[in-house]
Amino acid sequence: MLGNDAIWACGTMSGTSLDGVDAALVLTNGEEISGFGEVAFRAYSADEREMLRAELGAWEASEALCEMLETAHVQAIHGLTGYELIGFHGQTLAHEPHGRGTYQAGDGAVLAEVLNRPVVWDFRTSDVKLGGEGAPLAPFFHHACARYIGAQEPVAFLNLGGVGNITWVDPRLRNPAAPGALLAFDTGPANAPVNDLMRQRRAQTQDDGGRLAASGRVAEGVLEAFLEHPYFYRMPPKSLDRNDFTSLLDGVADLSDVDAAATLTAACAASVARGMDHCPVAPATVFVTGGGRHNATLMAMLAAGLDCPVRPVEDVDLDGDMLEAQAFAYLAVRVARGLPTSCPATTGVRACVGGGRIARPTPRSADVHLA
Ligand SMILES: Nc1ncnc2c1ncn2[C@@H]1O[C@H](COP(=O)(O)OP(=O)(O)OP(=O)(O)O)[C@@H](O)[C@H]1O
Ligand SMILES: CC(=O)N[C@H]1[C@@H]2OC[C@@H](O2)[C@@H](O)[C@@H]1O[C@H](C)C(=O)O
Repeated sequence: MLGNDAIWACGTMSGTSLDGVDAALVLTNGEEISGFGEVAFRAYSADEREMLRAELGAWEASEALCEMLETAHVQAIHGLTGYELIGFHGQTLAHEPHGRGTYQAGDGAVLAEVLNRPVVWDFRTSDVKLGGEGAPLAPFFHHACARYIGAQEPVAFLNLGGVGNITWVDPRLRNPAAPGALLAFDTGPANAPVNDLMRQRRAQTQDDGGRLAASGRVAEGVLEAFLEHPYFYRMPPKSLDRNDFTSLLDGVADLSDVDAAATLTAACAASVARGMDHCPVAPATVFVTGGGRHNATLMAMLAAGLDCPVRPVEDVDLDGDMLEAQAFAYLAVRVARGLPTSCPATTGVRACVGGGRIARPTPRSADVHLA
């Protein structure tokens, strides 16, 4: 087990939007963040993205997909130097915490061998086994971020990837597992429906800048029907699978491209606004991270729909493209130190749990010291 000193750890994330692998270094002892380091991004090719898409929902990835994922991760991490430990999230293919469980494809033991470093992986399974949602897991890291930026009152971190998730943090409580320090949950679909629309109708991967949505009209009836989904009546903690809201796309089938884009974008903003009702007190600021913060139409809808300031995390010198990868670097150090990575307020797990398995590389002959 590690001591109390901060070490450099490398975290990786391959998220629900299927755009590529993020990798980032964090200097931490698993409690405080001491600094952020190098970052890297390795995009998936169109063929690789199709391979991933074809196996969404699978409970066991094909060998070809695992190999592709592991290779892409090695390539993402390859240029980074000076780290001692890796946090490997893998690619979520299926997530049914109250059914069959949760599955992230990719084998940490392979990365450990190839990169010759210990790898913490399979972060979500033990949380689910103890009755938790297995997601979101970034909240303990968000708590450390709130303290790192010197927040003195409750704030929230809103991650807008394929799916949206929010963490409400009270940084005055030093222990993230203390009752009242955190509340976290997935807010609803974020960019995934707009991406799917753009792919189907325009052969594009995203609504760049939110420009298409900006010129459309929101179909209020579709929005109201969307907000009737039982997910919004569930109390947090709660989590989603990427494809839990596929009926949303059916709802906009008869709309023009611009109106459909506007309506799907508004659905993301409205689901966040619904989620804010669960916060114990209104946060002083909602800091937005993830690709959705690049969508000006979505950011404007959030600013109009929430009762508190909405700012990108760059305003407090954090990197909104890398926060999730950094989270898994931070969580890896927590696992290596035997600290919990989730608690009842973040995933609904019955007790604090340290998720994650550790794969160690086989000692190389040069590392073996003969007596
Ligand atoms: N310039 C942009 N304009 C509009 N949308 C953008 C822009 N850049 C990124 N996005 C959106 O953000 C998405 C990527 O976000 P991000 O990388 O945070 O997702 P992810 O980490 O894969 O997902 P998750 O957090 O759900 O696992 C893109 O697929 C796109 O929808
Ligand atoms: C099961 C799974 O992989 N969930 C992801 C997904 O992407 C966003 C949202 O849904 C969040 O719950 C989670 O990722 C982030 C990194 C988390 O665990 O905090």
